[in-house]
Amino acid sequence: MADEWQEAYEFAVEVARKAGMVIKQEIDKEMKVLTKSSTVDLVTKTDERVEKIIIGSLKTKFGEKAHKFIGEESTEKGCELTDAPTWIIDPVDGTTNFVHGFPFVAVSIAFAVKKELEFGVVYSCLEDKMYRARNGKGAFCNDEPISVSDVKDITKSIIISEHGTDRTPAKVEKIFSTMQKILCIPVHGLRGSGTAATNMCLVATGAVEAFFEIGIHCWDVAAGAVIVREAGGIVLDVSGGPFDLMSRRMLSANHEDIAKRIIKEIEVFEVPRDDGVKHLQQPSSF
Ligand SMILES: O=P(O)(O)O[C@H]1[C@H](O)[C@@H](O)[C@H](O)[C@H](O)[C@@H]1O
Ligand SMILES: [Mg+2]
Repeated sequence: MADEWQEAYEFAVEVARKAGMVIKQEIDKEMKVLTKSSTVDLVTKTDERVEKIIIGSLKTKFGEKAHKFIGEESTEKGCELTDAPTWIIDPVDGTTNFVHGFPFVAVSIAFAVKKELEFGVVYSCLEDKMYRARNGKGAFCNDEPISVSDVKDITKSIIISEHGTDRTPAKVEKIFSTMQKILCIPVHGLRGSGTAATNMCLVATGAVEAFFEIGIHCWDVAAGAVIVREAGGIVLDVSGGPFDLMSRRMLSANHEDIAKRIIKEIEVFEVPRDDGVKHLQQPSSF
């Protein structure tokens, strides 16, 4: 079948919009904030509720058993990506922003078949920006085609990175040391929206040249990866090797020249993989 997943793609956009409406309604209300992996890894009832709405809608549309689901709030025992059609969902990417009213919060929905990402939808709901891309069909924001920046000179770039939610001093030191080295290349600036999904869309629109982070999860970057690639960019491991969705390491860039220069400065640290696989060698191609 030539266009087997088009209906699922269109439905994902609809569901992301519906989820974003719920987030917008909840953001000004009083909320109970709980924590997960660390005292700064926040979660609210809205994260759980929105994930239930998304997965419930997808199950109603496509059947209980036909598809598999990896969701930030419902995947307790690690993520298993099989050959089955699989939805990879972050109901509220930027939960810390959501809690504080910092205006970047995204719904991220990706779909993979035979372990390959087929499409991705990121709805930056407070900005009302619907980003979407499907393999071979281009990337769009609010139905307008988007493409990455053509800047190849790192000294004319803006780079995004994030601090994540692990405050182990040795890791924080590496994160800041990397940022300091990149800032002093020098680049025009360093930025961070607080949501990996939105950061990747900023690479895809050409607002920044690159975004990298160690410690993200598959649901943070799966949809953004399709959007960056379809906008003409590249998605790699932070070593320069191929991107591995389960590795919790990701670099997206407009161009190989920018990626190569950043990789020289990244101080890599170990994080447990999303799929629980141990000691996987990260290949380097640069
Ligand atoms: O947990 P949520 O879904 O809000 O997502 C994460 C962000 O996407 C990261 O870039 C960011 O660095 C944080 O780790 C943040 O937790
Ligand atoms: Mg997230």
